[in-house]
Amino acid sequence: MSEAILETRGLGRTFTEGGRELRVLDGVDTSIAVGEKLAILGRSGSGKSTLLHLIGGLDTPTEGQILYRGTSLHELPEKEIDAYRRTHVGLVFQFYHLLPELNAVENVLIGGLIAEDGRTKSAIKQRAESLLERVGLKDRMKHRPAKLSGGERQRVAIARALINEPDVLLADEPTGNLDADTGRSILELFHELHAEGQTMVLVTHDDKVAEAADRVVTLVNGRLAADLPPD
Ligand SMILES: Nc1ncnc2c1ncn2[C@@H]1O[C@H](COP(=O)(O)OP(=O)(O)OP(=O)(O)O)[C@@H](O)[C@H]1O
Repeated sequence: MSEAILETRGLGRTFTEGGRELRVLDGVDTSIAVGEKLAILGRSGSGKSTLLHLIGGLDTPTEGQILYRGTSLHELPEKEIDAYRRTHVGLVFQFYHLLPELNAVENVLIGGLIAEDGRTKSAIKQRAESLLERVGLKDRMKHRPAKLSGGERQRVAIARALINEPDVLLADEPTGNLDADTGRSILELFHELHAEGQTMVLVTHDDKVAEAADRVVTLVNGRLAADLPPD
């Protein structure tokens, strides 16, 4: 197995609501290797999104650690956690989360602009356009989300997630809002990106998404119950 890009050690997340504690994750240990396509399965409410948000730096664990290239993420200064969130991981959500007032290319390039990594706006725009071409949207670059189908919106969201060449692409139920055929085409796109070397973590309760992964882990009672070997 090649080097781990991300690891979780004893990762826990407890929510407190109305004076009651809900322990959603309780000692999650896993590691994601460079180039790997990991699927995290689990029933509704098992904590999949919570785990992905933690790995993506959108939330803070109540216990344990997330190691990015061996460094404990939440021991870094907030500024570096921000940089991690903006550039080292790319996030794709079930409901796309595109900005409605921006067209496709603007939605993609905005993530490049906030990275503030020294690239010129025209270089970022060029990359945004080539990513949209890559995901099959060459003729839809100037369309706003309202003028795009669900599958097209998800392609824009995937292009946006890739604008800063993230080490890891994190997707939360990426086909959950799509019909079966469109979902398949999005899975095919993930498959191609993975074949091109993209490391990715897909969270899903859809077995079809999991089937195409290198490795499948299942969240049960706040823990990763099993590491299932690929077929
Ligand atoms: N911010 C929060 N405050 C309180 N409880 C929360 C919060 N976020 C999530 N939860 C609870 O944590 C549990 C796990 O939620 P999570 O969204 O991670 O599950 P999931 O496996 O992704 O579910 P689904 O497949 O339905 O999206 C749920 O019981 C949820 O209500």
